[in-house]
Amino acid sequence: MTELMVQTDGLTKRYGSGDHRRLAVDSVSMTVRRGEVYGFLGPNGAGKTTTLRMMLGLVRPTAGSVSVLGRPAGRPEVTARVGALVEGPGFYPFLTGRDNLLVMARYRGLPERVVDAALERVDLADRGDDRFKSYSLGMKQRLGVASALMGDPNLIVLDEPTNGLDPAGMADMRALIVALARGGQTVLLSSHLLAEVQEICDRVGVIDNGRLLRESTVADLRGSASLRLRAEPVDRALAVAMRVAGDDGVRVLGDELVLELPATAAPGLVRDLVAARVDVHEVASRERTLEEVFFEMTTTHRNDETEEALR
Ligand SMILES: Nc1ncnc2c1ncn2[C@@H]1O[C@H](COP(=O)(O)OP(=O)(O)OP(=O)(O)O)[C@@H](O)[C@H]1O
Repeated sequence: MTELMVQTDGLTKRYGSGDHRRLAVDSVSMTVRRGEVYGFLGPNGAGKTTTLRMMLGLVRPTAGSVSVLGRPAGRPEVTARVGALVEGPGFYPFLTGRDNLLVMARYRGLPERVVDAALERVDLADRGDDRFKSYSLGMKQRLGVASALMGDPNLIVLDEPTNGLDPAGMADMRALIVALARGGQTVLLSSHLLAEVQEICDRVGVIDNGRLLRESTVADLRGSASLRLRAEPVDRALAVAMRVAGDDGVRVLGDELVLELPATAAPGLVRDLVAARVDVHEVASRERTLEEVFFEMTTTHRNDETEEALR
């Protein structure tokens, strides 16, 4: 089986027409590898759901391509091996959890025995005969995941699986996702919860305004410690920082400059700043959380005007 479970190339989706055209996904090229938990991370409206729907063959791309399990997305032979929970499945409120899954299993041509295995997997076996409408939000969400797990798919796609869950429900869902990956399944999940992604994902893709800003391992994304600098005048400090760290190695974050440099680079940097008659107020080395990285990325993205003003 292919090592690349998902591969998109220049994937683009434009909704609407005329003045109402909206570029929801803009030339996204990303890959999900076999056996990993891939976190698709982005704020509301970033384009996550649209991208996932294109991967599932539910939305037709405007441009670019997407292959899943080595085949074009949406082919029946692919769909049969992909389990998905995207924007909550429609369950019948008056049917039991088990009967809801039975309806889905029959529709998908799966044997009835997959239902109990899936209920077992999400820890709902003892509540399977209760009506869906009596379930708590966490149980409803778990039933949704159970529906995605039926038939042991190779790839499981979960759109914001912890949305609306309380902390205990979130922890249960995270444990379940990790267990799935340990069992050899590949999980692609979207989330805007950075701490969650940091905890359970092997690799992440960060999307904002329809564009994939970065794709890497969580460790690489957080990077080795960066240097944070507060110095004046800012324009001169920025010029020195860019000379030392490279044009792409410096970002403006509020009144700080963030340099992609290890702590060992601090003395040299300070010497250069002083030589350029820059007053150094603070230099600090720190490992960043994914949340900070994400915030920096998205604000840097939007802060082009700030950077422009500093040039
Ligand atoms: N069917 C549609 N018709 C028109 N615009 C759409 C449609 N679906 C999504 N959009 C727009 O495309 C953009 C991306 O939406 P999308 O739902 O993919 O983002 P998201 O990252 O999943 O956000 P959220 O976390 O809020 O679900 C948004 O601006 C949204 O309003």
